Amino acid sequence: MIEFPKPDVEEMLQTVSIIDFAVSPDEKQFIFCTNISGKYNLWAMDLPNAFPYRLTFNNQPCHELLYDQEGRFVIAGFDHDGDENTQFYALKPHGGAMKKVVYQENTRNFSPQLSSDGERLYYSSSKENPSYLNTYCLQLSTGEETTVLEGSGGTTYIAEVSEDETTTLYYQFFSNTNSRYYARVGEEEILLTPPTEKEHTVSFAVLTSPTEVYLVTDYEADFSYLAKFDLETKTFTKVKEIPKEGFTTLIYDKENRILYITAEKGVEDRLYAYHLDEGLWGNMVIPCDLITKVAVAKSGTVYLLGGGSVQLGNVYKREGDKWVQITRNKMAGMAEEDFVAPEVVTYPSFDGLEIEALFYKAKEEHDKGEMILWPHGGPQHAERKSFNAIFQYFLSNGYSIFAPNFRGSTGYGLNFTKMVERAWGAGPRLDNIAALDWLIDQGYAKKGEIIVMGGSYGGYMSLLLHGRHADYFKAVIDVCGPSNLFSFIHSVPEDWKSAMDAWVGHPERDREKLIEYSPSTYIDQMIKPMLVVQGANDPRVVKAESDQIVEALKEKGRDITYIVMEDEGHGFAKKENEIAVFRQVLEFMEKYASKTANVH
Ligand SMILES: CSCC[C@H](NC(C)=O)C(=O)N[C@@H](C)C(=O)N[C@@H](CO)C(=O)O
Repeated sequence: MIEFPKPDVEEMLQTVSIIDFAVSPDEKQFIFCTNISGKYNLWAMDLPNAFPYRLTFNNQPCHELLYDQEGRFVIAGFDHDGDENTQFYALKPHGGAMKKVVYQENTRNFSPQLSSDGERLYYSSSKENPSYLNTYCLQLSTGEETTVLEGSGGTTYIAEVSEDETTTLYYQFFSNTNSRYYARVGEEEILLTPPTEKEHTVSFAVLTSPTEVYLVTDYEADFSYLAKFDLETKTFTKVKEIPKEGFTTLIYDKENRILYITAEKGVEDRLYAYHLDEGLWGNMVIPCDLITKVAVAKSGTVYLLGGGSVQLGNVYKREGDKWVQITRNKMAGMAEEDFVAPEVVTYPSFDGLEIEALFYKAKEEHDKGEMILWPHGGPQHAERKSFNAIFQYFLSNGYSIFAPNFRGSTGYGLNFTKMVERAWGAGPRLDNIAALDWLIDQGYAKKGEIIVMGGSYGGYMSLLLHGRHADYFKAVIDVCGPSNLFSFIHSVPEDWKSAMDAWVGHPERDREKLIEYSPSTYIDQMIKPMLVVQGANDPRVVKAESDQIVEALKEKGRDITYIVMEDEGHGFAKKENEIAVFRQVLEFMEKYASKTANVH
């Protein structure tokens, strides 16, 4: 038998992602957004399992995707090179030129909803109300438009329009941990949770009859549960909660009156089915660790997009009690065993709070005894069991990775998530330091030999740890991290600004804290080699955040490398950029790779 060489680790970077999908009403076609060509586009397959054909050529990821109920056209949302100014286009399901249906430069458009006859498009937009958004009803054949909802007090998004278009569900977003859902029935506005001053979220709601709404909320609870609101009697009822699990989305099967409920349990997801008429609740075994999307076709057939830490994202169809894989996204030449699955570990933080983390240990044959601390982005987000090609690339090159879900992360209840608010550089920083001390105590890392790397809030945390605890590290990598919380607060998208006080802090009232929590306060102590990566079009953490820290460190004569990606936003949407940058990151790390690193 021929002996083949081991796969080149560079191949790890070539993995393909599927980030969204939709199934036609007759289930004969399936459209999905993938970077199979290196850049994201929409592709389609005629089911079952035919050869994929390409529908778009704009090389942009799709942010919204919905079929007209009769399958005559598709509505898709695209921005340009990461600017997050999403515009809506209509496409014929089998390809051809796209038609702009909602297009105004420098505006942000959200949440498109088609009327059941496919004649009208409802959507929320920043165009006349950049802070709070308005919602419009656009007549697709004539272009005539009416304003149906004027946002005020909090960013206001449409969520659903009833079949007869007399009832609208919409929500007001005040912060990631404070939101409300309303139903507008005729002229009446109905709040779907009992009135209270206490902050809570309502993250999802669906109309299951003209008078019945099911919702996901953590009203008077730590973890989100399923509740029901009766629009006639105005009664709110808790329906189902599961200890230590937070429900996330609801997908309604109208044909069979079943609600599918996705839930997060720490670093994994769960899926449940709730039969509304029988009151039956069932756990559905899923073929993956994490669910990206669940969709139900008109017939009631369930489709799921999901993946795991050693499993690329794929779409599955429910047949009987089995999941049948309908895409074959795989890493040619590699098996699951070639990848590293993380261990889920917990460690006590400075104040005794238990922190969960994903610990990716480089395989013995690769291990160089190097350790990367990876604080995740968000910060109200979490490091979970998703496939991460970059992690696998570093692991194959001998670097272990420790990714803690510090306080402020999602998946551990509302109170835990709130712990980062107005405290960006307080508890979460010390949770990261406790992670390092734990690794050092266990013999996995050596003080002064650790690399810290992160993106977004993870980039911010890398900068802050560098400034305040440089003695732990030998090199620092910051990908689009805010460097100064004052300038960050003023430069985020307009529709985020009303949430900045609750989320980050107030520039005057919290002045002292914001100085303490800003990495730019600690320039003098940032003495280790640093690599900064930034997308030129990033609207969340604008380029000036990276420019200013790079300039200040250059002035001090520090060892700093700066990479700007001209055609990217907040992260990477283009494979060639991602590969080029992470090759450079590896080169940078190899330059500082220590001969003295602790091999356990
Ligand atoms: C507070 S305004 C909206 C914040 C936004 N929330 C939603 C629902 O989109 C949010 O949390 N975004 C983060 C994922 C994010 O982009 N964070 C950036 C900015 O800090 C990051 O650097 O991590």
